[in-house]
Amino acid sequence: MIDTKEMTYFENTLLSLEKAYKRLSTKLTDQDQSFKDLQKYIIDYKRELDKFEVYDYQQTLSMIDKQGFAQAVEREKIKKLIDSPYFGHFDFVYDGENKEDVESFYVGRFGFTDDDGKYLIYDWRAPICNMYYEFELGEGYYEALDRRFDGELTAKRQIKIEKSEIQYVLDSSLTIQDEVLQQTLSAHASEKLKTIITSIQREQNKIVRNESAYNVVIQGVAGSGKTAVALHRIAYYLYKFRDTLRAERIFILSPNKVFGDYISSVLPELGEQPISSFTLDEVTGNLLSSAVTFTSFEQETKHILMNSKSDLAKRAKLKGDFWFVQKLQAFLKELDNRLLKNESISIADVEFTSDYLQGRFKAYRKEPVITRLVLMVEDILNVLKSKRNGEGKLPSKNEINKRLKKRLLFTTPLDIYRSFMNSLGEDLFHFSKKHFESNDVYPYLYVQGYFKELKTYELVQHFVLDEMQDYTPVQYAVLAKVFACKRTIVGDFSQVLLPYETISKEAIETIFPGLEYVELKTTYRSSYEITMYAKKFMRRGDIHPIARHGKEPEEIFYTSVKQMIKMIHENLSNTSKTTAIICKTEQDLEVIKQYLQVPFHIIDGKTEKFATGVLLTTIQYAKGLEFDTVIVPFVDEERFTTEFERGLLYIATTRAMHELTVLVDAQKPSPLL
Ligand SMILES: Nc1ncnc2c1ncn2[C@@H]1O[C@H](COP(=O)(O)OP(=O)(O)OP(=O)(O)O)[C@@H](O)[C@H]1O
Repeated sequence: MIDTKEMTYFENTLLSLEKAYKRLSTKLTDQDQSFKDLQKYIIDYKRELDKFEVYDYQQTLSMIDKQGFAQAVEREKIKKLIDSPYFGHFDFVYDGENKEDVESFYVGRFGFTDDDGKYLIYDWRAPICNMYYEFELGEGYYEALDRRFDGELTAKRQIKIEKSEIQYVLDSSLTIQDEVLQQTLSAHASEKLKTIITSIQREQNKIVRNESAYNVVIQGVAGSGKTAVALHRIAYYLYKFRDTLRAERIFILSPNKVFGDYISSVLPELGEQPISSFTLDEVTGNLLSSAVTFTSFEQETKHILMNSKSDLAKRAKLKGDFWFVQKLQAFLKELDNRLLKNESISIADVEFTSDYLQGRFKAYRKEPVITRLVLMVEDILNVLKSKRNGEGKLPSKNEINKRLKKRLLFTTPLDIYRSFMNSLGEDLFHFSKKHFESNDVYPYLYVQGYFKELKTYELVQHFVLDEMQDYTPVQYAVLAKVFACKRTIVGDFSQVLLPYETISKEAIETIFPGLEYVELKTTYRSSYEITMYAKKFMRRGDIHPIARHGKEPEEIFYTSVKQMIKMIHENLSNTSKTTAIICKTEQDLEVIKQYLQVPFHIIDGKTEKFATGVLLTTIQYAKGLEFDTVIVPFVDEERFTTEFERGLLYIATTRAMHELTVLVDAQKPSPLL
């Protein structure tokens, strides 16, 4: 039974929303007509109008167009609010006021005020709404306009409204846990990651609203909402800093295209502009000169996953180690002492001693080598000017620069990189026909940044990186230079895709000094049973399940590939939901693909859109995604034995929301089970 006060508020809000919708629609129709009339007028009187008049009219057209666009966006938001105006309600009494002066606040996807300017709905990101996510009944406070407002929360309710009808109102004396969360989590997998504003949990809310940290690193177990939190944090920032932050200046680095598509609708759902996401290979293509080519990071990862003992895997492992970037940094630091040869130069009859030149070269050590030379040219010219008292012709900047360059021990970043690799004493650098292996690209770019400028993404205001555990320290060292802005970095050290340690907490803290490191330990994706099963594959840390119960995961034994394929089909016939068959490698995928007799989609490097239904994929591409049901085939001794392979099983099994089947080779079962 919904109380009358709640019902009256709802009806009044709905009326106000509908009124606002009608008003905006009328305005838009009128504007549309004015636009067309003016356009027609310009065409009809083209010959009589002078160019200034045409210019003025065009300006007016563009203004009407812009206003129309803003109003159409506003109307779209109101339409969404009419469907579901708010999801939360709380009552608050400010300290020093009487209980009768209690004020009610309604929390919704967007804010809305009535004709008198009264807030009927508060945007979930408004400062006051922090209390909805943060506090239980009792004392509470919020901060706004640099002030803190204390008081008491006397009521808190969760309200579900769909298609302009109240479904239920729940008094919650606890946090926003329970019912709403349970309901949300029991839903089926969808093609896109959904917003979680109705049930953001306290520890997630803290990250979303954290404004102080320049670099935030979120380490969260599988399914803890890291990606969702990172995107809601962006939505929060776009709201809070709307005068200075622009959606097109936010950069998301995502593991692959399909993941980018999967997360693409969260921000538009929250009323913000979509944000493009890019893969590391796209960034590399932009940073590296077009005169060279490179093996993509994605291809190399695929190769290493299939051949973890290959020489290429060994080279990549070495360069993925924190030790490697430290060694490279030390090499470059030491190179500063010898890169400029110890020779004096005589320019326009003035002698510049080796000590002087070395001193200047080192004074500018924070700059790339090429910039240092430019600055030294200025110094040299100043000395020449003072010594020559303005008499005689001075050499040009270009000439002096050339003479300095001739004294460099290495004249290209490639020579420096080659020399560094030689110093390691092994055959670790494979560069032929101007082609880099992926494992050399970022070390090389690091050296390039030392020698000459690196391209930077100066316009980017906020950098978001997902799946942090898949990038190496040297990649981070370059990305830190290239994206010198606020950063939100999320991932899970237990979900490493490569068969060696890439980034560690220690390394990331060294590369991004002063970062704020937060951990999320509760998983929301998988049922209690699946989480408890997947826990045994976790390589470090702990994972807390949510109390949503479901079917026990099944380990089914097969004696032949034929039988295994039959089992897959049996599983598929039992479900109409989104089911992913997640293979370890592409070779396994190819085997299953041959025999699969139901319609299915493949998710691989070429996939641009995430689909539902039966999906066939590999662990590499299933990362970050979720499915109602997961089938993990070929779980045998050959494929899943090492600690690294344990981690792969953790990634695969934690993709499942409701059901999980692990197909085990009866003759040689994986010892990890
Ligand atoms: N507070 C919440 N309320 C409702 N659903 C939530 C909440 N937090 C997370 N979820 C849901 O949990 C699922 C996992 O979220 P998400 O993909 O962001 O997790 P993740 O930590 O990035 O996972 P992984 O590392 O395994 O890829 C999603 O379906 C998301 O909507």
